Amino acid sequence: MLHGKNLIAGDWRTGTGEFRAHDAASGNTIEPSFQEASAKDVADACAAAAEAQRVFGNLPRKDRAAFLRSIADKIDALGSELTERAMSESGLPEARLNGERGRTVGQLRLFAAEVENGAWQALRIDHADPSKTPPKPDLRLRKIPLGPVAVFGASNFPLAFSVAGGDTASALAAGCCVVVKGHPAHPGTSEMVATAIAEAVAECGLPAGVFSLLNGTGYGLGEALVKDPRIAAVGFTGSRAGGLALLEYAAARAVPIPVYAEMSSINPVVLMPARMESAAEELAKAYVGSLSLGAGQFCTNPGIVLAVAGGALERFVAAAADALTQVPAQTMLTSSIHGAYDKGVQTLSQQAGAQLVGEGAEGSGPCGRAVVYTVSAEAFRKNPAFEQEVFGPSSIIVSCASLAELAEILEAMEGQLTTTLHMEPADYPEAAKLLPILEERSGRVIANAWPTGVDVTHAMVHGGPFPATSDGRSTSVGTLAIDRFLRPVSYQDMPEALLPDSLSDESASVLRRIDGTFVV
Ligand SMILES: NC(=O)C1=CN([C@@H]2O[C@H](COP(=O)(O)OP(=O)(O)OC[C@H]3O[C@@H](n4cnc5c(N)ncnc54)[C@H](OP(=O)(O)O)[C@@H]3O)[C@@H](O)[C@H]2O)C=CC1
Ligand SMILES: O=C(O)CCC(=O)C(=O)O
Repeated sequence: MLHGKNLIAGDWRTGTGEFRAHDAASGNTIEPSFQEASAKDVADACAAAAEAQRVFGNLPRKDRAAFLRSIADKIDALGSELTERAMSESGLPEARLNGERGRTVGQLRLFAAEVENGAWQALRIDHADPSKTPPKPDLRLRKIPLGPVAVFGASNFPLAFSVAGGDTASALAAGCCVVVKGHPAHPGTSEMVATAIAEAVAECGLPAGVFSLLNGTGYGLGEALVKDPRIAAVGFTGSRAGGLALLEYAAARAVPIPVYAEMSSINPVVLMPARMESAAEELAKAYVGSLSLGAGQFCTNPGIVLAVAGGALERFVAAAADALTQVPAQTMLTSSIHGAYDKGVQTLSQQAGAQLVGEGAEGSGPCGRAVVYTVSAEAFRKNPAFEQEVFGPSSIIVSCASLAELAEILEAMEGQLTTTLHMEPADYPEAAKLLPILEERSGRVIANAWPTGVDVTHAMVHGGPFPATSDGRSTSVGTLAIDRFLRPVSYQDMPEALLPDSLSDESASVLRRIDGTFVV
């Protein structure tokens, strides 16, 4: 039974105003009404997080891992009610949401194992050498949690990038307390997941301030959260405008803090000539599948395809047009995201040189209609509008005169989450020339697959240079995401009795770098 309250350090509190969730497909409001968190709620949640931080940040690794596993178990135990609520609030289908739930709990359990492993502490010991001139001190380094983290739930992944999503899982794994600003499109889903986390906090005997959830519909709430002096870092997935606003709030603070914002990306896909010659039709079918997956509401959507003009590209375009006719209209996450999509497509259609390739079925209500345009490289280069992310099932095929022109386009592009090469061995010499550009432009370079779908593993990078993210040195998916919420501390000539256990000479269970050599 949902109650619509905000969770402030274990207390479910009534707020100041009310808002309601909408069923994404019908647009009708759904029960119950949700409370808008007040300025006092923000301050109290942050104060409780700061108070809990020292205890939580110094928890033995096995206890923090047990906490993450307990959250996963309790999300599993929410059963089909969680999926049903998320389906109504997001319009996403059951299979997708069940998959997303699996990803969410799998991610929490992966971070639990990572916490236990301990390698994330980046332990280093440089022993003293008094014979050196000047004498070399004893130095011991470990990474410690940054402090309480503000997490903004994303609209497009109501589970895996929301209340207990990747930002929360990695912040908790790092030992940071978390205050979530829930996305107003799915407050019921958020409340259910927050209940699971609060139960895990209680079951593990942790201070209640380890986790809070604040609901609201205005920018004031997010602004107050980012500006609260007790918040030490921010995790965000959403629009470029939203991410930039949070960066401004963070920079304007008396003590500026890092904001890890994942924002906009159009994920260029390069179709190399030999591969196109042998598989244009197959590639086109897979392309349309990827761009229309989940109504295109992925930041990894293949928004731009680049290829050399000619017969193979003509075959690709024809096959893409054909595949588009099979794409049903799909409910989008919110009416405003649907409105922004329609407006974006209209703007695209009006740009000089944009030619319609084909469209999917037209739906009624807030449905996204898949659409692909083609444009010459010359027209593309003249007009920055073609490079704007249109969030939804749309994409552009850029026809280039040569691979040299294609490379020039890539060189001029903004930072991306992903870049992709479709190729076969005959393409490798030319692909090798493009690779340095792709590495510079993106966080993940993909061979012979499509960018949608991000595996949650140790070697995943879901990041990239601005504007894909606000900090291209980081990833928001995979175990390396923990690093965003840690900072190194070095202890010089510290008596053994005062050193953290992990840095004593005897402690041997964790990978450490001792006098420059890696030792387990
Ligand atoms: N690239 C990507 O991965 C994604 C891109 N988008 C893009 O974002 C558009 C809107 O979708 P949405 O998911 O709501 O993303 P937004 O970026 O608009 O909002 C995400 C969260 O940030 C908050 N927020 C946004 N702007 C500010 C601000 N200036 N100050 C304080 N808080 C702020 C919102 O609060 P509140 O809603 O309460 O006002 C919400 O909680 C989409 O149409 C799409 O273009 C969306 C999802 C993913
Ligand atoms: O493709 C995915 O699995 C994740 C994409 C993502 O981060 C997003 O759409 O916001």
